[in-house]
Amino acid sequence: MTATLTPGTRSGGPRRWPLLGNLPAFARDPLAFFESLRDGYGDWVSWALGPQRNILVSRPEHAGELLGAVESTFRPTELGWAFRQLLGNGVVVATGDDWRRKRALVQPAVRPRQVRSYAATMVECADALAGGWRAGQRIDVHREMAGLTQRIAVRTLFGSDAAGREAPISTAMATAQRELGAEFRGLTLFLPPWVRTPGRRRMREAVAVLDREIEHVIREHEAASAAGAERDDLLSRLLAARDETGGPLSRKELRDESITLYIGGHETTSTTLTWAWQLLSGAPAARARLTEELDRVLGGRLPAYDDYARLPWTRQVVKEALRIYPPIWLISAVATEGASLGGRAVPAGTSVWTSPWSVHRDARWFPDPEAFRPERWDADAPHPVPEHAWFPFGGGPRACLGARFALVEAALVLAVLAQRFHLDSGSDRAGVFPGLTLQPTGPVLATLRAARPHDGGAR
Ligand code: HEM
Repeated sequence: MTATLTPGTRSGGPRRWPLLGNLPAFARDPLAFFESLRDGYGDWVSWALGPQRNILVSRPEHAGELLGAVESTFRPTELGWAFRQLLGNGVVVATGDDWRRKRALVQPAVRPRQVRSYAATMVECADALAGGWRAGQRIDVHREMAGLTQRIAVRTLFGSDAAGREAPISTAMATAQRELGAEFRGLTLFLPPWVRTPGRRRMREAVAVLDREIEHVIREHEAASAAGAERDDLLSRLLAARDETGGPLSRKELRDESITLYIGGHETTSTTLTWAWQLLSGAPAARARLTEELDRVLGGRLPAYDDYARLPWTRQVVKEALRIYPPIWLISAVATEGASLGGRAVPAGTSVWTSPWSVHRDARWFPDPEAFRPERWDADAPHPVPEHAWFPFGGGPRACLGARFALVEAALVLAVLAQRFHLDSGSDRAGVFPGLTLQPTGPVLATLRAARPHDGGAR
């Protein structure tokens, strides 16, 4: 392209292409683009995506203020065709009063007290996975973690007796999630709903399977509930939920929220685990401290929910993995009339973006930011982390509903597997691909080594 670049706005920013703005650099490598904006132009940068005016904020307090103002002076960024097709009008897609009602109905199902009852399923699934592993075996860590979190998602959502429906549900969810990611990063995001593409056809087919399967599971749950059976899966809690007028979620709403919880929780948690294993593989001292903690606290038994509080180092490993590889690497919201941020007015219609990736990798808040150091999170660490500098779960009124669920799942899965195996990636390191979540660019290969060399991974 030979078109002349025009300077950024008066508040400073990168030069823009006519019509495209900064789309080429953003599309090529959004992670590097955000870091270059922060390093080259400061904490408040104007840039453009085609005709759309954007601001990137990189200070933790601005990120916190932005997230806190969503649903008041900012509104959530509109999600495209694929999101609405798959998630319907579930809590991630809904806005305003509709969102408030749904959030209030879904929240009780993922409270810490409820997460306690899902912990046994998490541990059981991880234990079954470890039972099939052998020392010396070569595995694709990402694939293993995706399979494991899929099983956990289906069983915690629909109950252990839904295991028979796991295959069609998981396959359709995986297809839908892939197409969602492709639409999110591709030009299809800007296509009107009536345009048909092969990806959209695959999405429609996957959604049809999900609608059929979930309808069946909901009917089974309704029948069990009518017969007075007590169940403690997520869907049963959603079925029992009542809004302030005493009304339940409709069948369509139950379908939307079930898919939302699955999509919101599965890939985010599986990639967190994948990255945690890769980081641990390159950090023998952190790994040794993990093995020591697990041996001391668990003494070879399986963990339970209450152990989550007793395993601070395991929790810090998860927290540090989420810092270096935040699965949701980008959050944005659109200014409504009268919006301001950091004391500056933001014109209505402007999209304000913040990136957990670039804030988490900023040396001002995290010295030597690319180093994996779970000890940063020690209570007496020398560099306290500023508020909002770590925000993998977003913040404010639309903060992640499943944060507790995800943190407990990641820690318990690590605790079960790391007691028995060390996942040795050698010198291989997967690169990052910023899709819908922060994915590895390819397989993450590792050789299984017994955590205690004399027992071959047995428990
Ligand atoms: C490590 C795992 C996870 C990460 C990093 C993560 C991250 C996030 C983030 C950043 C948001 C806010 C997005 C925004 O403001 O635009 C969010 C929202 C949400 N997450 Fe998670 N999430 C994780 C796991 C889960 C799990 C396990 C569930 C369900 C069990 C879940 C359910 C949701 C829901 C329902 C919302 C929408 C909340 C609303 O809009 O009111 N997430 N998540």
